[in-house]
Amino acid sequence: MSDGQSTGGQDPNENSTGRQGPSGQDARSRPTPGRRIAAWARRRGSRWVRLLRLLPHAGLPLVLGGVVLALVLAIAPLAVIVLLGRLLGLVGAAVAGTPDPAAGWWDDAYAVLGVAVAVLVVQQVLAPYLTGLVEVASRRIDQYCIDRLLRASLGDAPVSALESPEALDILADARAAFSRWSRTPGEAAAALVPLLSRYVQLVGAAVLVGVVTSPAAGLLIGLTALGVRFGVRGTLGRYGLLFNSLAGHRRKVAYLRDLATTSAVTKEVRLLGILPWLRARLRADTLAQYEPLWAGSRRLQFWPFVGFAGIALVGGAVVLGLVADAAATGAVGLFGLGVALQAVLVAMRFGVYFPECDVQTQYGLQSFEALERFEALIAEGTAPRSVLAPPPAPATSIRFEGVGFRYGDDAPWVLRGLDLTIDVGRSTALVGLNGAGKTTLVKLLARLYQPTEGRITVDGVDLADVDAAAWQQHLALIFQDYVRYELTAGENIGFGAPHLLDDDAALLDAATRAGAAELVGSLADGLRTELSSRYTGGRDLSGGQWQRVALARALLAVRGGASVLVLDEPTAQLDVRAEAEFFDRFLATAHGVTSLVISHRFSTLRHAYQIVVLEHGAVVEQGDHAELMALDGRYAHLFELQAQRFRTPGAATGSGASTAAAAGSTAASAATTTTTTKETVR
Ligand SMILES: Nc1ncnc2c1ncn2[C@@H]1O[C@H](COP(=O)(O)OP(=O)(O)OP(=O)(O)O)[C@@H](O)[C@H]1O
Repeated sequence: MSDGQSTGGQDPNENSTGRQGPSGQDARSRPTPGRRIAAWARRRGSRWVRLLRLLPHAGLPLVLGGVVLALVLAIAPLAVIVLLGRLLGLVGAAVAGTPDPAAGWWDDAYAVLGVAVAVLVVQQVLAPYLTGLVEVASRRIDQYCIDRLLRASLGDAPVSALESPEALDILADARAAFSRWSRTPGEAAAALVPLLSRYVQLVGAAVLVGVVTSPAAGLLIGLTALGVRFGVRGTLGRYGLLFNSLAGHRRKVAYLRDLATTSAVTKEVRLLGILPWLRARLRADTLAQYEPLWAGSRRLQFWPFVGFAGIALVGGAVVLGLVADAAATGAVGLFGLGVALQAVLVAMRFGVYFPECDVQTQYGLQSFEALERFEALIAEGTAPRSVLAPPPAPATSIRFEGVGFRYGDDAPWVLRGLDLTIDVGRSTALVGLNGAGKTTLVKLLARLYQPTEGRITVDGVDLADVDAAAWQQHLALIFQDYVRYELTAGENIGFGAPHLLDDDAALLDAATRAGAAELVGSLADGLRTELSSRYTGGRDLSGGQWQRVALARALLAVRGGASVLVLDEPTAQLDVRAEAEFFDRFLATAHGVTSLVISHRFSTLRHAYQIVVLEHGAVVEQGDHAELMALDGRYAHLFELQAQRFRTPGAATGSGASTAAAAGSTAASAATTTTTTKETVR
C-alpha cells in the first residue's frame, strides 16, 4: 500500500551535498530519473510497510475482524449505488410507460428499495464497530510502542546518548504522542484499516464507471482521484515535515506550560512574582512556534489545494461529459446513468481529506518515525549486549587510570588525568569545590557515561568491556538529586532492591538503619502510604525526611547484594543530630562494603579510610584525615575554613587538627558522635 506524501528526506542515490561529483563521473554516477523514482517509491513504500508490521501487535483476530468489517463497509455504498441505479432504471421505465404491472414491476421496485435500505442500515450499524475496533487496535499497538520507548530510554544506553538536544527533541515528540498531545503510532497503524476501506471503495467506483460507461472513463476517474489524493497527502506530508522541524520550540513551550501548572514550582513562581513574565514568555514562544506553521500552512496547503481542486474539476467534468455522451447516444440507459453519476461522485470524494485516517496516518507515522529515530540514536551509542562480558564482583580494587572526561566534543574537560584507587571493603571520601567533577566521577563509575580518555578497571577488567546493567547491580547509589517517587514509602525504599519490594521486614530494617523508622511508623498506612498529598491518604515529606527514605533505598540495595555503596551528598538535608546518627549506624553496619561518600560537610568524612581531594578534574591530595591535616594543604585549608564557623569567639586559631576538635565539639558533628573508625568500615 502506498499513499502519496512528500518525501522530505534525501534520495540515497544523491550524493550527500546534493551537488555534482567530480567531472567525468557525473554522467556515470548520477542516477537516472527511473532509478530516482524507484528509490523514492522504495522509501515511501518502506514507511508504510513498517507501519503495516505494527498491526499484528493489535492481535491477529482483531485485525482480521477489522479488515473484514472494512471491506463490508467499502462494498456497502457500492451496492447502494447499484441498487439505486436499478431503482432509477425502474422508475424511468415506469415514466416511459413500459412496465407491465402483471410482470411484478412494483414488487421489483419495492424489493430493490428494501434491499438498498437494508444495506444502508447494516452500514450504519457496522460503522461504529469499526471505529471501536480501530480504537482498541491503536491502544494495543501503542502499548507495544511505549514498551519500545521505555526499553530505548531506560535500557543500556549511556546517559550521554539521552542528553543531546537532538535526542531530547525526538524523545519529546515520541512521548507527546503517548500523552495524546499528538497522533500515536498505534492510531496510524490502526487507521490503515479504514484507509483500506476507502481504497477498495475507489477501485469499486472506478470499476462501476468503467463497466457502465467505458473503460477509459473508469480509468480516467480512478487516476484523477488518485492524483488529487496523492497531491493532498503530499501537502500534508510537507506540512508534517515543517511541524517536525519545530520540535525544539514545542519542547520549550511544553516546559513553560508545565512550569506554570506544576504544583512543585507554582509556589516559587508566585513568590517570585514572575507570573506576568511567564505568561508573556509562554505567549511569545507559542507564537514563535505557530507563526511558521500558519505561514507554512498558507504556502503549502492553499495554492496546492486550489490546483488539485482544478484537476479534480477537469477530470470529473471530462468523465461526466463521457457519461452524458454515452447517455445521449443511448449507449447508457437510466440505470447506467444513475450508477455512473453516483460512482463519479464517490470517486471525487477520494480527493478530499479523510477524517478517520489521514491525520492519524500522517502524524502517527511521524511519531512512529520519531520512536524509530530515537531507538537508532540510542543504539548508536550502545554496545551490543552479547559482546559484553558479565561484570566481576569487585574483589580487590576499582581504579581510575588516567581518566579524562568531557560531556561533549566541544565541552570543557571536567576530569583530566585522573588516577585514583578505591580499595574494596574500605571507605573513600571525595571532597572538592562546587563543579570540581565529583558527581561526574560517580557517573563514570556507574557507567552512565564512558571516559573520554583513560579507563576505569575493576580488579584489572576495563569497565567499558562489561555489561553496564549487570555492573550497576553491584552498586547502591544515591545521587544528590535522587528521585522522589510519588509512590508508596515501601516502593520508594524497595526500588533499591526490587526483589525485596514485598519483604516488609527488609524494608523496615533499611528504614531503621537510615533513621527513617520513626517516619515510617508515623505514616497513616506505614509502608503502604503514598508519599504525596496529591493522593488520598498520602503525605508530603520534608527535605530531610525524603533524604532518609533515599538513604534507606541505598541501604536496602546493599542488603539486596550490592557491594559498592556510593552516596553523593547523603546527609546534606539532614539536621546535625540526624547526620551524626546516620553515620554511626551506617558505619557500624557497613562491614565489608566498599563505600564512596561525597560530602561538603568535612566533619562527616574524617573517619574515612582515605579522603580524596578533587580539583580541576584531578586528584590533588589523598590520604587519611591526619595525613591531610599534617600536609596543611587544600584539605586542611577547607577543613579549617569550615570549622571556623563553629568556633566560639575567642577560641584559639591553632592548627587544623585543633580546629577540627573545636568543630566537632561545638557542632555535635558526626566526627564526635561517630563511634566507629575507618577500621570498622572494613
Ligand atoms: N550533563 C551535563 N552536561 C554538561 N556539563 C555538565 C553536566 N553535568 C555536569 N556538567 C558540568 O561538569 C562540571 C562538574 O560537575 P559535577 O556535577 O561533576 O561537579 P561536582 O563536583 O559534583 O559539583 P557540586 O559539588 O556542586 O555537586 C560542571 O562544570 C558542570 O557544569
